[in-house]
Amino acid sequence: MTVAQKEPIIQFTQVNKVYENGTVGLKDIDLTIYPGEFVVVIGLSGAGKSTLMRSVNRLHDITSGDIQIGGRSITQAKGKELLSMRREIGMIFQNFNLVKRATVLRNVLTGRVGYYPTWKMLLGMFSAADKQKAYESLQRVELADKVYARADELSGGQQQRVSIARALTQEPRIILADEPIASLDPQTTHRVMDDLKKINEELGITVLINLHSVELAKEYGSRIVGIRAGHKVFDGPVASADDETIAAIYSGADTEKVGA
Ligand SMILES: Nc1ncnc2c1ncn2[C@@H]1O[C@H](COP(=O)(O)OP(=O)(O)OP(=O)(O)O)[C@@H](O)[C@H]1O
Repeated sequence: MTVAQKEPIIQFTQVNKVYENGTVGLKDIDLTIYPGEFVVVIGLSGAGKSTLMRSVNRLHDITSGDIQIGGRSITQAKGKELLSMRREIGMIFQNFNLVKRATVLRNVLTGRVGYYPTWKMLLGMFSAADKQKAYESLQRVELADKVYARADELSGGQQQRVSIARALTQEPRIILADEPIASLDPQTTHRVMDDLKKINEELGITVLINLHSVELAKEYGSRIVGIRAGHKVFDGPVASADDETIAAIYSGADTEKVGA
């Protein structure tokens, strides 16, 4: 490691995940991601991409090993420490996860939820400063004119960009995007990917994204991580992921079962 190397922002050390039914989600994963990277995770369906993604913010608990965020173990974190670590991690889902009948503003403001006590949330009490943050996030994805529209009045691509604005309003250091474009048409896909790239480059937010399209992985990523049957089988700069490498990542991914 060179002296100038930054501290890792995400670090997996020997991470294993076995689901309750014995399915192996992740096997001995070591992975180090530095601030500002745009890392694309690829692999066959069922390879473990979502499991990897969801382990970072503990939507799933891992079975063994350790995951550190900015040098602190999120695996060990509890209570307030876990909440504060989760605030640093925004998440974008395939199905947008918006409250469809609520306004765009309201949806984007929920990015601030982690900063308030529950009772204020129940009363919908957001500060003027937070409303301003929400508006600025919408400006960044060029949807400020939709601030009072109902979420379900927007197209799929626009809804996904609202969910990006929601993640931005959280002021995260990391954005996890779990197949964010799987429900979108090709044109809208590029718009959403462009927004993710923009916030990565302009705000320095680290992006960890899982994609089915190798073409998009190469177009947008700075680095590719290949997962096969829960194992990390490739990790390198986009330029080094040649056709042979990609074919190997996508070769037969039978999921392992513990005790099977
Ligand atoms: N809650 C669960 N209980 C049991 N097994 C699960 C659970 N969630 C995922 N799995 C299994 O773990 C393995 C990895 O799944 P995961 O969703 O991480 O794969 P993926 O690469 O994201 O797939 P896809 O591209 O289809 O979303 C699969 O065999 C899957 O069936």
